[in-house]
Amino acid sequence: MSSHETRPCVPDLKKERLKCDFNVEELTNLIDGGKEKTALRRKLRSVISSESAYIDPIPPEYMSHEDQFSNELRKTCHTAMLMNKQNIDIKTLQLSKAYIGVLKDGDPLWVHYHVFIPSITGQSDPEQQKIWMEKIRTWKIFGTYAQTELGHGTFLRGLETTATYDRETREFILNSPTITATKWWPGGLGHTVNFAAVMAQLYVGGKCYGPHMFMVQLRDENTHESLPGVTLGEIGPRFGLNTNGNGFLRFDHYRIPRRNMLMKHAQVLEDGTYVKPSHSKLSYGTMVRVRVGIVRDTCIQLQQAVTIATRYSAVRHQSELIPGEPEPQILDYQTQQFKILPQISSVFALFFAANSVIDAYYSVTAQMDLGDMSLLPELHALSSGLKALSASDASRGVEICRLSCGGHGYLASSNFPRLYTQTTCAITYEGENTVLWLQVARYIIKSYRSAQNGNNLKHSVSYLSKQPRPVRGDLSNNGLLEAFKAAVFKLVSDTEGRIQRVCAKGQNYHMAWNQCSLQLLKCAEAHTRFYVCEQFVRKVEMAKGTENVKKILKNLCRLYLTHHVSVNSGDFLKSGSLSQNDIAVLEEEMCSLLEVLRPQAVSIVDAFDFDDGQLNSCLGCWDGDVYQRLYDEALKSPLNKTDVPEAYYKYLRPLMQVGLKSSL
Ligand SMILES: CCCCCCC/C=C/C(=O)SCCNC(=O)CCNC(=O)[C@H](O)C(C)(C)COP(=O)(O)OP(=O)(O)OC[C@H]1O[C@@H](n2cnc3c(N)ncnc32)[C@H](O)[C@@H]1OP(=O)(O)O
Ligand SMILES: Cc1cc2nc3c(=O)[nH]c(=O)nc-3n(C[C@H](O)[C@H](O)[C@H](O)COP(=O)(O)OP(=O)(O)OC[C@H]3O[C@@H](n4cnc5c(N)ncnc54)[C@H](O)[C@@H]3O)c2cc1C
Repeated sequence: MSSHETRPCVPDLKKERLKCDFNVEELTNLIDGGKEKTALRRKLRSVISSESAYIDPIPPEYMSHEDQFSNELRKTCHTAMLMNKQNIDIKTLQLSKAYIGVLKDGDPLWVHYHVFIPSITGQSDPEQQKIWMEKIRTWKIFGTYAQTELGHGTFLRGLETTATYDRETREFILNSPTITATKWWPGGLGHTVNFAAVMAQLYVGGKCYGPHMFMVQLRDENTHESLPGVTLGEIGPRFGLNTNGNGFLRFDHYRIPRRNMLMKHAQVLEDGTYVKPSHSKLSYGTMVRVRVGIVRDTCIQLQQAVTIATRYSAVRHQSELIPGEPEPQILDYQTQQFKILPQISSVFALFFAANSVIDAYYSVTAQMDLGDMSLLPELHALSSGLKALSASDASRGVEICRLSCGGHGYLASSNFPRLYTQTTCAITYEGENTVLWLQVARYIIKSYRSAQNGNNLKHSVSYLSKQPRPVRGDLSNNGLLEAFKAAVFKLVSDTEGRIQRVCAKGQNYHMAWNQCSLQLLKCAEAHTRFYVCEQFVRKVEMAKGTENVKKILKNLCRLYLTHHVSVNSGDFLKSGSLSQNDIAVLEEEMCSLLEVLRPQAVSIVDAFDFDDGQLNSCLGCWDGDVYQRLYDEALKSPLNKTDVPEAYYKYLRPLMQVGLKSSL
């Protein structure tokens, strides 16, 4: 039973928590990765919670753009000081979930910690690392990752910023030849960082060697003024993440030393000799790493959204389920359960997928450090697919959770607007989703063809070697995984067939690819969905713990499988892997799972273990006192400071005094 039960809450939530038939703490430990990690997270959280510096002077939505930025910069710098004082590694804090809720709408140093530093550690040689990491550790250097340009985001090979080697002075000259070459978007670039890892086209002796990364000082280390030859600024308000300090940057023949090229993989020697990397895409390594991290981040964002939606659905009463009876909790409506419970199952699916891709990342990079690049294409496809799937599932999930809260979900004080803008941007950054799906498709089609030519395939695509033959009527988890394989196989073989047919009609391959790209997207998503389902099934099979926690996991896993079969039923029917009757049976099972899981819903989201400060939502508080909170929050509006606002005297009263001359 939940250890939280004794804390006061409204009767509806108390009733829900009393229904709990599993050990909430055990589930919390599982999500944290063990008891010790839960303890560490809570310890960090208690350090954070007791800091008055994290209290916003007024709700940030009422602050100006400039004040919002300044307020968050104040908090993020305070964190660095605090962690330093407490001797805690800041990464430990950020990876532990304890930090959630401190920064409200972005973090001017997020890209520094999570993109810039990994670029230095992953792309520079040991000597460079030693110099730069020392300055990073002592807070002399704060940096960003400056890749995207006004005219070029997705297509890296099309970047316009140039880094031309001057053999005489042994320097690179960085230049932004056109307006479209302006770096645009890098987080913290506006006014926070003083350095950047800049992606630019390398030119040596008149020859272009493609995009490479350079360490570039942008601002004076003492005055913070931008250096001559560098033009910097902020790109203005955004859909969300308004305190990230996203900026622009232009170079005017700006010189940097030769050794400021990040030289772990490729080098330019003093005499201008170019030493190529052992794999042409190693300079894209930071993106692979960040994509892997996004799976976990979006999973946590969905956890927050579904916690709010579930608690609110237990507190909110509406309409009549049975005529004449009291208004039921909206969570009792099957349609409401269908909005919320699949999102809870999605959290667990993304959680297990995130863990598996993180493991894959570390094992593949360890092999790459030994010189074996053979697994990089598979890792690129896996990380691209999971980034795209997690970002789109979580964004859709957050929006469904918002809609499930009716009108109140539209209030800023529900925290859904921020959760949504923080999640949906992951569809765009680190590789726009469509573009990444097409990268996955490229890998799948290549693998399929390779198998047709009798070659062995890598583990994650090995099922594309030969037509899977699922056992008819086997609707067990393993049976459904076989059906998934068969459905993906059919999609892939049909798509490849179509590409070949278009080519046979005389179309060139690239145009044929474009003409089949809707189908290619389906292949990529179906393949990645299969991977997520398989991980879910295997991780639940292996899960240790009490029977009741295992039962929750099994039911959530089953809900995930049946839901995704139902959503994609056409693919299963077309491949013949499931019959219409199978689909009907599975859809009925999905409905009964909603009923089975409904009584445990509040306790499952309690296990995500967010405190009220983290959820920052009137609708999602532990005690469920939503109406009082909504009312109190509304009173904070500056418009409520006076009964009659200034604007009345300026605009409305003069209008009322003139009166309407024409008839309506
Ligand atoms: C508080 C919250 C804060 C939020 C902060 C957010 C921070 C965000 C930061 C950013 O967004 S940084 C900028 C990120 N930008 C991107 O991700 C750009 C996306 N574009 C690309 O990655 C590439 O341009 C491309 C789309 C992958 C295409 O690259 P390219 O044109 O060079 O390759 P192709 O010709 O398509 O393929 C060639 C070959 O290379 C393989 N490949 C591509 N990428 C990789 C990789 N990363 N690793 C390994 N291999 C890669 C590709 O699969 C092809 O292989 P083959 O099929 O030829 O074998
Ligand atoms: C919040 C946020 C933070 C960011 N932070 C950083 C940062 O720190 N550093 C940095 O360098 N960048 C950053 N970016 C930029 C980000 O990486 C790019 O926006 C992203 O890579 C997409 O590129 P784009 O904007 O040029 O989109 P585009 O590539 O122009 O995409 C526009 C449309 O074209 C489609 N499209 C493009 N190419 C193809 C194709 N080959 N096939 C089919 N369709 C295609 C896309 O699917 C999309 O629908 C950030 C962006 C955001 C939103």
